[in-house]
Amino acid sequence: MTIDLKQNPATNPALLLRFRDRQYAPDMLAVAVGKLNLFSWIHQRGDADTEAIANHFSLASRPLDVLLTLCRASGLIESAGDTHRLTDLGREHLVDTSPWFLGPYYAPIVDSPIAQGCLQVLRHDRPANWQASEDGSDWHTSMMDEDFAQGFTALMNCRGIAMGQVLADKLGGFIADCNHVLDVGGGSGIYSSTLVAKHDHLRATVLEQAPVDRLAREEVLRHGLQDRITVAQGNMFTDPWPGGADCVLLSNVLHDWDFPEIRTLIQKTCQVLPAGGRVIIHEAFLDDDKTGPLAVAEYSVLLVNITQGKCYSPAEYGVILADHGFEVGPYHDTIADRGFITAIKR
Ligand SMILES: C[S@@+](CC[C@H](N)C(=O)[O-])C[C@H]1O[C@@H](n2cnc3c(N)ncnc32)[C@H](O)[C@@H]1O
Repeated sequence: MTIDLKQNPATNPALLLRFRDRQYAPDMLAVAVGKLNLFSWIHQRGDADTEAIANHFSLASRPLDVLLTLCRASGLIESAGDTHRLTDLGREHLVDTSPWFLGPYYAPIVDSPIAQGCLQVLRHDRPANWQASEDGSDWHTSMMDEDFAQGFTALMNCRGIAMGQVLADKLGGFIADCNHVLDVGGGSGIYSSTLVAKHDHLRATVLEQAPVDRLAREEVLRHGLQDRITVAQGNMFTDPWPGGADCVLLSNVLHDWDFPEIRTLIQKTCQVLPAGGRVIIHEAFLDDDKTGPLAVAEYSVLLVNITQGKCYSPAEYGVILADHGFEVGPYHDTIADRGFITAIKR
């Protein structure tokens, strides 16, 4: 089937993506209530800072941040800096001495496989089985397996068509003077495809690891864009990036990683770009104060379980970009709880 990449859908698929993206969030909350009794503990103290929670419950900082963000976005806690206290909702319904305590309501899922994975990741920062491929490999390793990579690339490709079309529309002015986009960790290359389909002056290179690079080549061919998009095989962390680009696209890539890897990728972005070169970070962003959006806080629970990352805010990326000499632009929404930030190399 040929797809007209210039033709956007008339409807917004946000709800359909949310059903899937929130899959891990209820079980994470069940763990907080039924395994940790976190809310009763905070209530007894009046408030608690992040470090105290981490120490008392032996929780790792990346998943704890995701859990606290979920609680804040759900209206269960309020945070002043690093200090957290319960809201009325949290106090009335999640404290075990309250007449309206709803702990037993979550009991049926507190030992579900997903809840067990959440507890593992909270305690050890890595679940025992990342619920990726059946051999128990993590998602990152699974992506090097032919069958798993094919299925997951198809998943990302189908959501990327509408998202990529809206991204291409909204980026118009920002990429008007760019000639060549380097799409790092580009998956099927769908974002390169939607960008070049809507912007006649653009070319793109997709940088991907095996076997996804082959899938990307097939997909680019399917869209008939092989004269304008090339696919380079390489490891984005350890190999030099293809030169010649004046714009780097990091779409749904940084949120797979923790801060050290994000810094590495931003540093490599800086190295490959000329002065005036542009970078686009496209994914699901939290608000800068991490009070929402709820859909993104829920999605972050999925990411913390299956990848080495989580959802970040524009401010968190902004600090890293500024450290590497980029002038950082504002955040823009696209579609289905996703959006992008841009930056220009000084
Ligand atoms: C979540 S997907 C995003 C794909 C696409 N950019 C999108 O927005 O749908 C992350 C991609 O990063 C790729 N990736 C992960 N580690 C990589 C590495 N070390 N070198 C190159 N690509 C890598 C994966 O193969 C995967 O396709």
